[in-house]
Amino acid sequence: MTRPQQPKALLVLQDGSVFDGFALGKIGTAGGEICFNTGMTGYQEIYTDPSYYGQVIVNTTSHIGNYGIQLGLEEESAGVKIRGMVCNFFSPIFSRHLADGSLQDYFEKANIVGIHGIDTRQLVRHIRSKGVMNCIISSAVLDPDQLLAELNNVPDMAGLELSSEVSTKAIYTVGQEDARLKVAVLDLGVKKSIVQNLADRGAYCKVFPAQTPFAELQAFNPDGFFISNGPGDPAAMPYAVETVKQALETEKPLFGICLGHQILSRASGIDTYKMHNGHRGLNHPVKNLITGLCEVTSQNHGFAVKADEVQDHGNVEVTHINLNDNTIEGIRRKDKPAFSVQYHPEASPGPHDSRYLFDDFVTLMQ
Ligand SMILES: NC(=O)CC[C@H](N)C(=O)O
Repeated sequence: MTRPQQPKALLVLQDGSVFDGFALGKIGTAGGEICFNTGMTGYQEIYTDPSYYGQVIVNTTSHIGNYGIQLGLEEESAGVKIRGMVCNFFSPIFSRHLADGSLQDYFEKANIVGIHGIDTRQLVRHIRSKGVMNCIISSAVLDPDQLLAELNNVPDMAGLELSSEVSTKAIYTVGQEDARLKVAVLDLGVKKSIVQNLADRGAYCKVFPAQTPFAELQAFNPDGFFISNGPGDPAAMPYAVETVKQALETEKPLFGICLGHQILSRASGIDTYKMHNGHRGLNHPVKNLITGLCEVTSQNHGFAVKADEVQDHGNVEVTHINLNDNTIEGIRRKDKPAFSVQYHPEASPGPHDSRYLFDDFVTLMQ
């Protein structure tokens, strides 16, 4: 297919590799950690997932934008959270009767810079062998040397605390006030669908800003604590580790997803590390070691918990492992009603194999 005349753009990686393509979204420059997501659908949920804050997403699926955007329903938070987007074919036109508009307009309004016309297969093979790195995209500056110099200002993801930037500023509630269960949600960058999954199971959720002192969560007198997903490095979040430690003391059920899983691990004395490349996509096979069953899971993480430290830990049991690379996908405390998973049981986007974990949390609270 011939492309219409369109502005050029450049993608420059930290190792000096240069890819040229065409502009999408806003004309400008944006830098962040380059991550690839292999999901074939659900782009809007991905762009609005606060866990992607500070990252440039490469969508490996062949067409992006073709089904437009939907306001509200397909947004996992209020607005776009990614720093930039890279894809192969970007469709300026969309076809879906429920769509509210085009992805191009959505990105322009959100000031998101992107690039398309990229051989994403070549790009992903490159990042996969070299490891995760920063990048810069520009449709305003087309000089690779200048962009490489500007790339030095993009912070390294390791050591970054980002939850405070995406967490709610004010406490809010979801669900019925007279519901049979109350859950205190620590918002480290929570996705809407996670809170909705809890509310759908009869929980009245009170969502607290990331740095809320534990006493405020406790004053709600919840039946359980939920520690959310979110962006950044769990090693840079001692405040959240402290909150989880105090929550564990209450002996009330606690459930963590993704960043919440990493924080529960750290609160249990298990270290986290930055992976060579993260897991981001909708088809990651995970084995539940308790039931022996396999789940196809939705994932988005660049850090993980140290397997040897979990295995040597007397009070922590591995409940789930990744069948591709044997990394830890879930743990539970033997001495407390607390468990967590590295992947995303709410999916959104993704398969619903793992939603039983929300039921397990509810059962534990009852
Ligand atoms: N989805 C998440 O919660 C991501 C957790 C963490 N920021 C990571 O990249 O590993």
